[in-house]
Amino acid sequence: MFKVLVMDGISDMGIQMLYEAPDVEVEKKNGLSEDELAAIIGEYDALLVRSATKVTERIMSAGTKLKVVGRAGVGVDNIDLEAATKRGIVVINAPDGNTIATCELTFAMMMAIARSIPQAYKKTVGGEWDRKTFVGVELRNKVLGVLGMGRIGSEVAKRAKAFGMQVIGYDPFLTEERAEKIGVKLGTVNDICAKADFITVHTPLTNETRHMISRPQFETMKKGVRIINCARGGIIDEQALVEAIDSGIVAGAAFDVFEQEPPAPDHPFLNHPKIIVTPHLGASTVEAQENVAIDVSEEVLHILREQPFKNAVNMPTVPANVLNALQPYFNLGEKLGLFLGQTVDGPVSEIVVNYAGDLVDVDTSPLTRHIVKGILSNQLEGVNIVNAMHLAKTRDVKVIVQQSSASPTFTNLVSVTLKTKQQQHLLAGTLLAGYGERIVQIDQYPVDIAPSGNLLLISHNDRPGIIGKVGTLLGSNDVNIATMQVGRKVIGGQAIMVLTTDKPTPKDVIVQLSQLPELTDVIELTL
Ligand SMILES: NC(=O)C1=CN([C@@H]2O[C@H](COP(=O)(O)OP(=O)(O)OC[C@H]3O[C@@H](n4cnc5c(N)ncnc54)[C@H](O)[C@@H]3O)[C@@H](O)[C@H]2O)C=CC1
Ligand SMILES: O=C(O)CCC(=O)C(=O)O
Repeated sequence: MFKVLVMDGISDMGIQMLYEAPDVEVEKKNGLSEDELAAIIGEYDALLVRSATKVTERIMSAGTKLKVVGRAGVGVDNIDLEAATKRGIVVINAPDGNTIATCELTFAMMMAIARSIPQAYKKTVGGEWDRKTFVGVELRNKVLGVLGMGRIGSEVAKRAKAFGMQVIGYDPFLTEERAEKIGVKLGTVNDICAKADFITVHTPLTNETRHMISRPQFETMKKGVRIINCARGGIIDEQALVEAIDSGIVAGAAFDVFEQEPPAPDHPFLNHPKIIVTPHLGASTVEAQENVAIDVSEEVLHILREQPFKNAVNMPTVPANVLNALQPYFNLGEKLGLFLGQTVDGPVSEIVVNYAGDLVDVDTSPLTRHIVKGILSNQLEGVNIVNAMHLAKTRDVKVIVQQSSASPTFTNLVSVTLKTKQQQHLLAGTLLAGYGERIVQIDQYPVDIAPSGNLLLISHNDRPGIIGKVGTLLGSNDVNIATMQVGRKVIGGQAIMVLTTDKPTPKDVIVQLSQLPELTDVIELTL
């Protein structure tokens, strides 16, 4: 039974599928301190949060059973991704569910500052009938600058067009073609500052975007510009904004997010007549909360049940067509890794993976993760496909991926060479139609082995009678041989024997085998 902890008031409707899952037990809690969460997180397999709960390094390390942290929303800045990756914890988000809600709040904010609605409301309910102070501006024919043209920025741009605005978009990933399709002009931050009547930001908060709008940008802005931030506090320099309003450059600002949330009671925005604020409500609609909770619950179930998943934030996204093409190879890749990892003693220094045949047409990096996971699992605990590449890097294991256009014998071929300071082994495997996964080469020897169960890998000199001696020794110790493969390059030269046995070979029998004079090496493998 998997235990899932749901925090931050995530929609009950949205997590219905978790309540209904027979293999899941759900607990809901709100407002736990870091100490309180750290004290209980060790019991749970999955943690679901919005933005209030900070999933810190401490929480991750206390979460000894934690397999997944689900963020019911877009931004994952409240989750320590590096700490998660190190521990092999998958972090997922729900990137699509709150796009419209946040876009609509942005528009509501834009219209509210264009017409000073909150300020006018406050006076009116206070008993004043002030029709002179609140003369607003129209949106029509105004220029809107959008910084960050992803999901939300693009939706804002679409709506702005419907209001008769001209839109200039800035985003390093926005191409001319896409800009044209959405009907926006491509511009730089400088263009936007110089031309825009309204500026809205829709980027994540990163080192690059922190204070991307600050004093130098305000100084070049058109007088009377209005600023909206429904993305993340810190993208716009709060102090510089207040100065720009007070000096008459900026006519008004609307903020849903703050550098520190909640803001301190004396925060300069809170009593400023030209700044309106909301308490991070971008995603707070019934629909968005249901959408993000559904999306994240679905993914959490996939991860707990070890089924394919998307939207992992600490792993590269794999498009569905690539995942479908690679899925059948994942087990083979892991088995090749497991096999090879058991053939060496010292620390692994290099892994060279070569993909041939059908596999050259796809991005094979997810398959490489499975191979590396298999190799490292022999030496390290807790390796999974999330942390495999990270663990390889932190242990100075070089992973080299190559492609050969064709395999002379097989339609697809995965060859892996594993190197330590002293040893080097090669293993190749394929997926054969009708036969499934096969190991087809060990070092220089062609073989045909199903990669599963208990195996004995024996190196020996090719002499008459050796197979009989090995068979007799195993038989007399009640180890039944299921299959046997012998590989050699030349008669009488070095050869290998691969046996599959119905049960593991006892240690003392391995010792007796190693003492047979014709055998040069005996390795027991479990796949
Ligand atoms: N107020 C709220 O409740 C909500 C806030 N958000 C915030 O809105 C942000 C945007 O959300 P989405 O549009 O869904 O994300 P997205 O990932 O679709 O779009 C973000 C865009 O920002 C662009 N970008 C990144 N660095 C940039 C830079 N230096 N300059 C210009 N553009 C840059 C990216 O290329 C991308 O196109 C999120 O990162 C999140 O922080 C999201 C949902 C709700
Ligand atoms: O969960 C929330 O309300 C915050 C939404 C948000 O900021 C996000 O999805 O990035």
